[in-house]
Amino acid sequence: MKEVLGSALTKDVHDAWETAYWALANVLISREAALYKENSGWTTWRNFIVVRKNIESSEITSFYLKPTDKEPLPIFHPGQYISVKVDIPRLKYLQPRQYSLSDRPRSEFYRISVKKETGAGPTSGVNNPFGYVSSVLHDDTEEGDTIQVSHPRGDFFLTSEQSTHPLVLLSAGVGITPLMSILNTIVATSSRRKVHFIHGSRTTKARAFQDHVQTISKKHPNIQVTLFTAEPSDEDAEGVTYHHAGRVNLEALDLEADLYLDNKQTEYYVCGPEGFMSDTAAALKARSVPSDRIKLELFGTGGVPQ
Ligand SMILES: NC(=O)C1=CN([C@@H]2O[C@H](COP(=O)(O)OP(=O)(O)OC[C@H]3O[C@@H](n4cnc5c(N)ncnc54)[C@H](OP(=O)(O)O)[C@@H]3O)[C@@H](O)[C@H]2O)C=CC1
Repeated sequence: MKEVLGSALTKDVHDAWETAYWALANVLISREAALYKENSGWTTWRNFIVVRKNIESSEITSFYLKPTDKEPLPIFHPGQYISVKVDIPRLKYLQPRQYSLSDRPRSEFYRISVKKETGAGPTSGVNNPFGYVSSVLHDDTEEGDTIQVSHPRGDFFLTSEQSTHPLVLLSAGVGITPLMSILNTIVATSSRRKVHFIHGSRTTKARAFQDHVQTISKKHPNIQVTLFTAEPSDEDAEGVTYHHAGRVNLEALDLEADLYLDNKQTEYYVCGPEGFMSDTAAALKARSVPSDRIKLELFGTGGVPQ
């Protein structure tokens, strides 16, 4: 300091600087300690093995990940995501990518379900970072491979696991993943709360977890499932493979029987393309649902106009 400030460094300036320095350092030290505690000591990257790769739809594949150290995994909040780093030697600099955990919390493995983006990745000849890691996971990552994983985080999660008020889970495309985690948690905890799982995809073949969610709704009278297919094919049958043709549209749904608007505690969780989230939030607000009961998954979107 003396070298830089010279005679401007009076005792008062020195003391003020020292006080400010330690105030800031203490803030950072306590935040680091809190993070360390929250993350059970797991603050950087941990090696995981891909123990299972499962094709869920024409676009989406699940990866089941187990830690190489075989230690039990911390329980995350359903709806949270992990960051994943895949070793790609031909890329000098690799950004980690975030993927929502798509199954309920378990201590033995995590599951992510990844959409393959077209026009990216090693086979496309395009070094576009968007979708590159997803393509590498689909095309180059096999069972037995090791990838690096961060501690789960994110503030889009089921905040009311013990509550009884209804939930409406609205998703489009691969935005289904965090809501799948929430739905599987509801089922695993034998919760009796009313849940409506509403999902839209471009085609039925592109939809992940179709049989799984339909089986859940058959077994659990408190859980209903409504599927929208934007472009039904000749193989589709209305009422069987989908319920409504077109994009997810709240106009097609009953205000009380489907959206539970008569209950002033109903919570709405929304995940999917940005336009889908902003349109759905606007449609709910137009039906007098206050913002604090509408949860949007905003990571990676840079924010959604509300
Ligand atoms: N945890 C997270 O935050 C996650 C976020 N996502 C987000 O979801 C995004 C897209 O997922 P992806 O599978 O590629 O989606 P798609 O582009 O395949 O779209 C899925 C469906 O949503 C429809 N859709 C698009 N906009 C609207 C709208 N305004 N209202 C109603 N329906 C709409 C599409 O219709 P059409 O074909 O006519 O456009 C299509 O039928 C990702 O880019 C990511 O931002 C996904 C996974 C996890």
